[in-house]
Amino acid sequence: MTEKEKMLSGLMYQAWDAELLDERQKAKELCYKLNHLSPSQPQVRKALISELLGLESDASLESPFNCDYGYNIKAGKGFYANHGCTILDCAPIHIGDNCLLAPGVVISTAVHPLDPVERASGEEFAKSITIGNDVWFGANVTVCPGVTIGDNVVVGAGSVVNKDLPSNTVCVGAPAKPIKEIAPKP
Ligand SMILES: CC(=O)SCCNC(=O)CCNC(=O)[C@H](O)C(C)(C)COP(=O)(O)OP(=O)(O)OC[C@H]1O[C@@H](n2cnc3c(N)ncnc32)[C@H](O)[C@@H]1OP(=O)(O)O
Repeated sequence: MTEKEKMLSGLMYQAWDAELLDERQKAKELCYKLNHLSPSQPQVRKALISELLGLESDASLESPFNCDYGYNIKAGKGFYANHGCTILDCAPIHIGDNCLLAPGVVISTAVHPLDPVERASGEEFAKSITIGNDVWFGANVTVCPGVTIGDNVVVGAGSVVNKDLPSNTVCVGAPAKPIKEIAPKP
């Protein structure tokens, strides 16, 4: 098994592996180009976003936007990320349709070992994240590895999502918890 295959399978892998370093370098080059584009170049932006995500996409990513690989961000229609979002996509991140990220949102699949010797060795692993349709993250929300968020969920500004969140809810806090229900989409 290659280090990439281990990473995508949720197994411990070596992050400084040459193939992974090369792929991160390519994603960083694309993010750099995206982050230095003039707002008057929407067609170039659209092409760069599709190249970064590895598929034809209608996603809008405001600058600065940063991610590790790009191809693991599997966003549905109408995905919008406001300024300053970071997505550490070492494992797949499934995002439904019509999801909005406010400025400063961090979504991270990456996990480092708690043991300091193991951590310093470069070994790490990643847990996939699933986000439903019609989800809105307020400013500076952090989504931790491995969580599943249902459909039609609003997460309040500054919240930390470290456990699954149910559909049709407003959730706030660190850790984020449901505080009220929202009517399901008709
Ligand atoms: C693409 C873009 O998104 S750009 C726009 C960026 N905008 C933002 O980031 C704004 C995000 N909005 C919020 O965080 C809002 O507070 C919302 C959406 C969660 C408010 O939801 P509402 O259902 O209107 O909640 P409401 O204001 O009635 O508050 C309900 C309770 O939750 C608390 N609360 C609301 N937001 C938060 C929060 N972010 N963190 C902690 N507690 C919160 C309130 O203090 C209140 O508590 P109380 O009952 O003890 O007084």
